[in-house]
Amino acid sequence: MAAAASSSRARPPVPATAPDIRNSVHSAFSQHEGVVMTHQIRNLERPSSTKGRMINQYEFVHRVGKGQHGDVYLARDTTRDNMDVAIKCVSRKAKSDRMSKLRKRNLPRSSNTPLVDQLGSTEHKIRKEIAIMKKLSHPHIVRLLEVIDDRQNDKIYMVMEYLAGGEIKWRTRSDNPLLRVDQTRRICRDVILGLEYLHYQGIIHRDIKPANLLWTADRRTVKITDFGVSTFSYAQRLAAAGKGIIKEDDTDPILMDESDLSKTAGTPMFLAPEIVSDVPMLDVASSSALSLHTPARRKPPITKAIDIWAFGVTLYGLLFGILPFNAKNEFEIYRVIRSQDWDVPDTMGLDQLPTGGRYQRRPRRPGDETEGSLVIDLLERLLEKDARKRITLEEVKRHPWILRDLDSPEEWLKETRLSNYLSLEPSPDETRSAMSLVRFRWFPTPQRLGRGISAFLRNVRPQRSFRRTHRQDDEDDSRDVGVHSAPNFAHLSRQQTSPGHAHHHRHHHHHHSDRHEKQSQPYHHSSVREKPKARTRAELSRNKSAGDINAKPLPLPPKNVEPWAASNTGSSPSSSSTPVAGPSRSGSAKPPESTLQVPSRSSRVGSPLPSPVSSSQVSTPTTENPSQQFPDGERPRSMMSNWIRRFGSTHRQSSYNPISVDSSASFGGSGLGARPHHPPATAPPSRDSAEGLSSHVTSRQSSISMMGGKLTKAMRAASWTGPEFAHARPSEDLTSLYSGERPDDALDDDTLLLGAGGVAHSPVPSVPNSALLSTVSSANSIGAPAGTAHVPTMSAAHAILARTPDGNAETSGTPSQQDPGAMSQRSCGSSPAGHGHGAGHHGRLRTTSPLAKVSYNQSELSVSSEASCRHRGRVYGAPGTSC
Ligand SMILES: Nc1ncnc2c1ncn2[C@@H]1O[C@H](COP(=O)(O)OP(=O)(O)OP(=O)(O)O)[C@@H](O)[C@H]1O
Repeated sequence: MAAAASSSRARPPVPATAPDIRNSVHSAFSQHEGVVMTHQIRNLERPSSTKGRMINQYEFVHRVGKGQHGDVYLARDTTRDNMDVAIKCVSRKAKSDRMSKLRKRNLPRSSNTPLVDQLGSTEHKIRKEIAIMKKLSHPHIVRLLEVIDDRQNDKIYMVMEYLAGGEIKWRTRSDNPLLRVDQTRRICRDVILGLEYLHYQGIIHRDIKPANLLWTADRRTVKITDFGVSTFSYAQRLAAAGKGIIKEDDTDPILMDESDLSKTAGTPMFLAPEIVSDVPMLDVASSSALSLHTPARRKPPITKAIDIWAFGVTLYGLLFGILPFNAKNEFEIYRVIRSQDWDVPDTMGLDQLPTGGRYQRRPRRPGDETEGSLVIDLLERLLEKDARKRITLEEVKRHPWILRDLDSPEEWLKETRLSNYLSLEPSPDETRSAMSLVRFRWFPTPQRLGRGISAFLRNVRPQRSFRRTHRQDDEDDSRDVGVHSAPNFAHLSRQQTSPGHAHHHRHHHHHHSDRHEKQSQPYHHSSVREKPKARTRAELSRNKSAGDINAKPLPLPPKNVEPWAASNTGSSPSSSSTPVAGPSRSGSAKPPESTLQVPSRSSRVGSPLPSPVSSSQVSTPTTENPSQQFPDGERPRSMMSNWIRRFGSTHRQSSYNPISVDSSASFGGSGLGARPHHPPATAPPSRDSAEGLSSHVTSRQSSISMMGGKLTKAMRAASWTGPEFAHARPSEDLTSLYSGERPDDALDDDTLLLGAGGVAHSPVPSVPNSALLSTVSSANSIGAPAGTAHVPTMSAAHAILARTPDGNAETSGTPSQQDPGAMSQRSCGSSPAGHGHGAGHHGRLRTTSPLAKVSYNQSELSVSSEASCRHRGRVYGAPGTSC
């Protein structure tokens, strides 16, 4: 172990010089091109195998993964030197939509009907994902390049940059870490930069976890992917960016649809305590399986801090190969997350550096910090149960562990300033210029006749409207009729942000993070709590047993424990991490053993529990007029309602036809509402809001919208920045765990590990040392270098490994082989055989509601597993599924 530690220390520091952003991925695909919106498929051919299938200019190669709503394929863009792209094919209508369609069929629509109801949940989700991804252009975010959305096709195709390195593999099948500590740190730096950008854009990712972090082919760069459950908040965008920087696409109706705010989504193991605060607690300690304790307190606001928590869980996972909170069922995990503390193994990383234990002695002087003391300090601040006290990204970025091996941290901080990326963003004009200008098309085939007429009625007017507003495009327009239109590069002029502008960004960014100033303290003022004695291996083993709730049921947390509310004790931020549940030992600085969660390596055990979701837990929005709840007469409106009110009914109608043309195109370049908009031919009937209220009383996901929009800008901004919690409104109780999408689904064990993934089924190479040289992005990281990504039986990573002198050494020996003692530690509470395997197989299944089971049957599962294995092992075959 000592040898491993010293070899790590001997590693040279990483130069701070970040690659020139302008020469990286974003110039490879011209960052300011914007996302191409294509509304026509020219040549959808369906040969029997995937290979050779073409959609427009894209030639499919093979499937790389299977998501909840569709498959992801590697394809080549034949118009760009066969550049690799990933194409996600999503059906507009999933099976799960049928029930909700039946439920909603007879409901009249109104301006209050959430878009999710109008579109169907699957289509709504995909459109939201697209709307969010369209806003994003950053070296550490997977880029959306084109959306092919032909109304006459039942699938929508999202063309993205291809990340040939695949998901981050972070644990072996025996739950040991796969990455060295310094490799983990580099991944973290990338994720922090990506998250920082997301939050600035007003987007909460909501599903940060290793499975959603993809490597580029050269494994130099990690990018955040999967925005399927992400949330955009206009108010939060305002708070982060400032009024002057709000862009037109920030008001895209699908982004502004507030029905999403009432959902809680993500992966159970990674959910923050504030998300699961209102999940009824299952009283397992008293063996009364149906005894539920519903927390009385109001649910705290869901803010960007949930991403920071999830990042903490991810960091823990990468370091230790296990997750910090474990339980045998979904309810239990929420209780554990809310109320129990965590502990750490003796060693971390593939290189088995000593952690020093969770409660080690605080370093006396700056410079005395060890790798272990630093990372535990960071983990404590990330896994702070009180969201208001949780470390901010700004602080994470400056944390000494994050900066540890950089030779010039200040330079790195300077080069990775948010403003550097913002200056490269496409302007709204540029984005519009890149849109497809297909106005009208005619398919004379009998099968398509009806659909063609319908598509015409839907599409022609808005697109004409769009055309009229773009003088520059008019010339091309005539040529583009009926064909896919590529971006018009000629008039894509980069909109450089002026220095003053950039300063403005920074100014707002810093000052809206009002928590930052308070919490921003030198490292040595905080955190690694001084404990009288380091925890011994024997104690840790005992705690492991204690942490394994299968072996020993843990006591229920005290009834009124609300970790996020336990903050006003005058203690330091770090002290809030003190275990909050279980018996306390007065006079002992050591935390109560029974409260420590030494993560079990086995959690996929136990049997499914019946879902306790009952009607009593489903919020029933009041049917009274929402305005009556605001005696001052100024009824707070939802962003959607405000927008509707402001821009009039013609624009409201446009939101009913978001498919027909890109929304930003619908609203033109001269400001919202600046020109008339043609209503779609199929404008839905309207109804008044009271009617809407009464007809949606059982749908929590609809409830906030139905409540007449009680989320004011100020309130939502408050939920973003934290301290103004006093403004929290009663309807926050509606921030629900229950999406209501699959109410009939029962729970099962797999739900617990959904998305944890990251299991290596075959030897996975470590990141090459050379990759450590890069912390921001790499040149040409869109797609894989020819010859590496498409080797059918050998991944690009393996190819790199073959060239990496120490690669085999790193991966051939597992920690267990190197240190049997450590292995015995790790295997304590270890899963039965197949646990890791199973988790890996199910890793890509994800629930959009923690209490909703992922709906799958055995055959789907095997397809998923197969795809997943192929993706992981880079052994690709003809999947035989249709795209
Ligand atoms: N741009 C990409 N490059 C390479 N692989 C990708 C890319 N996007 C997704 N994948 C892989 O495809 C698989 C499915 O991805 P996808 O995002 O559809 O799954 P998901 O997280 O279940 O999403 P959703 O639930 O929204 O459908 C994953 O294994 C992922 O690693």
